[in-house]
Amino acid sequence: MSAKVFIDGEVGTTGLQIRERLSGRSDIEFLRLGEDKRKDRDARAEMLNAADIAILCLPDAASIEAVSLIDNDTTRVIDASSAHRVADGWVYGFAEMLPDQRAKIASAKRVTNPGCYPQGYIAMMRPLVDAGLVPSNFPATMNAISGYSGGGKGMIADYETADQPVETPYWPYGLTLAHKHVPEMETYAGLDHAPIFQPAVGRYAQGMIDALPLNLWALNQKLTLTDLHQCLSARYEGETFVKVAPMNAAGRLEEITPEHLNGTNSLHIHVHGNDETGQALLLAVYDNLGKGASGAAVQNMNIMLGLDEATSLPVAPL
Ligand SMILES: NC(=O)C1=CN([C@@H]2O[C@H](COP(=O)(O)OP(=O)(O)OC[C@H]3O[C@@H](n4cnc5c(N)ncnc54)[C@H](OP(=O)(O)O)[C@@H]3O)[C@@H](O)[C@H]2O)C=CC1
Ligand SMILES: CC(=O)N[C@@H](CCC(=O)OP(=O)(O)O)C(=O)O
Repeated sequence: MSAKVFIDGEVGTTGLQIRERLSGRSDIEFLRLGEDKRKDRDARAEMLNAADIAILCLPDAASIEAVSLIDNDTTRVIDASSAHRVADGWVYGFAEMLPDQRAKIASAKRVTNPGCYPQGYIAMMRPLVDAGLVPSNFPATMNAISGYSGGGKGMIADYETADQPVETPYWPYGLTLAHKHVPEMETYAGLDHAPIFQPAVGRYAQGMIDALPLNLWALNQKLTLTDLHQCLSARYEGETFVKVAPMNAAGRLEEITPEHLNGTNSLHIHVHGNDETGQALLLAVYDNLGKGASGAAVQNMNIMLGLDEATSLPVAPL
């Protein structure tokens, strides 16, 4: 029997990409609203309650409203917005985060898809904290760059179709250090304090890099880049989508570009730095619309339906 799936916000950036990934799937029956009804509260309520899985690709307020419209015990939700990332009763939809995370997603009624930037940060930091290599009181920082599709339809228009399209090639933002992703970064990395997080948007459509510097000299134990690499490699051994590149600084630099994994659901971690100065730089490369949004939502949906999690999701070679 096919699963009934309703994408609320289907014609937005994330919704469209989910549709694209799921097109041709015979195990899914899409519940859909026409253009005239897609923002109609009653019509949405009907679809939300008829669905086995509702995927919310909406602004936060509309996501909160959508959840409130569900009055049955059977509809399961995947929320792509940031409305429920650290909310009680919601499972964080980052399957690779912990060994038991998939099982939690598989049985969850409410799954919150991770934010695009936090996935790379958590993927790099959480294993180091869990292994005791980085202490939980570490003062972490992260810089990142995203393509402008990260800002949805509005930002895409700013760069592509506005009367005066944005021409700035690199635009740092989040300068009050209170980006909406900070709470989930703090919560799921296993650290006691919020990281300093400074994102930037680049004048290209899609793809991202998270850059996490670590002053190893400031730690109580002497760590090398190899220690970090071994810890991360062991953590993600056997994973399909999250992989750690071999340590080979000179040979793999062409892979550290934000667009390198576009169109895939892969997230690749690179370990760089300088053992002599005791400084490491961890980098995560992925597609903000892939593992950062729509791909992660499809992966979560597959897990919730008891299917192979990689169904419909391209994997990049490493
Ligand atoms: N883009 C990205 O890289 C990522 C986005 N997200 C999150 O996913 C969510 C969707 O983002 P994104 O796809 O980029 O945003 P878009 O702005 O591209 O799409 C949002 C869609 O929701 C529709 N919408 C707004 N209000 C309502 C409503 N009340 N009822 C029904 N539909 C409504 C919009 O309609 P209309 O077309 O009329 O504007 C639009 O089609 C956001 O919460 C975002 O933060 C998460 C991770 C990454
Ligand atoms: C370039 C850009 O503007 N990116 C968005 C993040 C997109 C995203 O991840 O949205 P969620 O918060 O729903 O996860 C931003 O910084 O707000």
